[in-house]
Amino acid sequence: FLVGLSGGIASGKSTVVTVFRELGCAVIDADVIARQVVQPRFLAYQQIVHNFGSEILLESGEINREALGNIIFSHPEKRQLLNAITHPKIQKEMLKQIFKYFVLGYRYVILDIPLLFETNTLTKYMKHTVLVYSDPQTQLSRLMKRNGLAQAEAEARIASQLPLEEKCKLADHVIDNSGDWESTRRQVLRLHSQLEDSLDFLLVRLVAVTAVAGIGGLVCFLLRHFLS
Ligand SMILES: Nc1ncnc2c1ncn2[C@@H]1O[C@H](COP(=O)(O)OP(=O)(O)OP(=O)(O)O)[C@@H](O)[C@H]1O
Repeated sequence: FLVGLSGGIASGKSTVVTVFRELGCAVIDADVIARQVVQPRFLAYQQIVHNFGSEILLESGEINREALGNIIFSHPEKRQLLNAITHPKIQKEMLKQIFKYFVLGYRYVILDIPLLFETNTLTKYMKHTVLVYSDPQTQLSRLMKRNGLAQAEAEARIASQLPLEEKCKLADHVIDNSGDWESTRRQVLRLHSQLEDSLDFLLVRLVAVTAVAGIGGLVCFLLRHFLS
């Protein structure tokens, strides 16, 4: 099943994802895929250059994400156009990766999606949603330190997002990352064992395992029959 994970700027998503990865969990990072699909060898790249012009390119030929970000920030119709180009490709790649993990037998797959709770079209596909929270003061000081920002600038970045308190109300699970690393790690371990032990889709899983075993048995039987 799918587990959607999100948070706010500098709330600790990467920190939490690192722990999940150490535990051997399957994690798909929507941000990484969004960057991959606009690489020069992909169709989305050509469509973006065709629609936005070559002035959004860096000298290396790659897309200047900051320049593109500035354009769509002030032109909502261009944001829609960019989303129409990139979203289907991002979703297709995510589906491919989900399928891969499904075949490999992972019980659940974490989708790390920055705007999960803002774009609530995605939450309906998630069996569980997780919010990585940190209290406002901790979030502000960690953001200022990590990005070397002045207080006003950091506050403006936090204010441009849906408040973490609001997202908490929308999430099934909240990991409070306001404390030290160890406290966060303990919460991730607890959530992981809860998800591993869950009986979600038990029937579907049993049917899938039985079907795979049945097909395997049939193939063995046929091979033995024809080779003997
Ligand atoms: N429990 C913690 N104790 C101390 N520092 C922490 C803790 N969790 C995260 N940090 C630090 O806070 C900063 C933000 O954390 P992190 O990068 O994990 O957040 P994020 O939600 O992934 O951020 P963004 O989405 O903005 O990239 C980092 O510099 C990280 O080292």
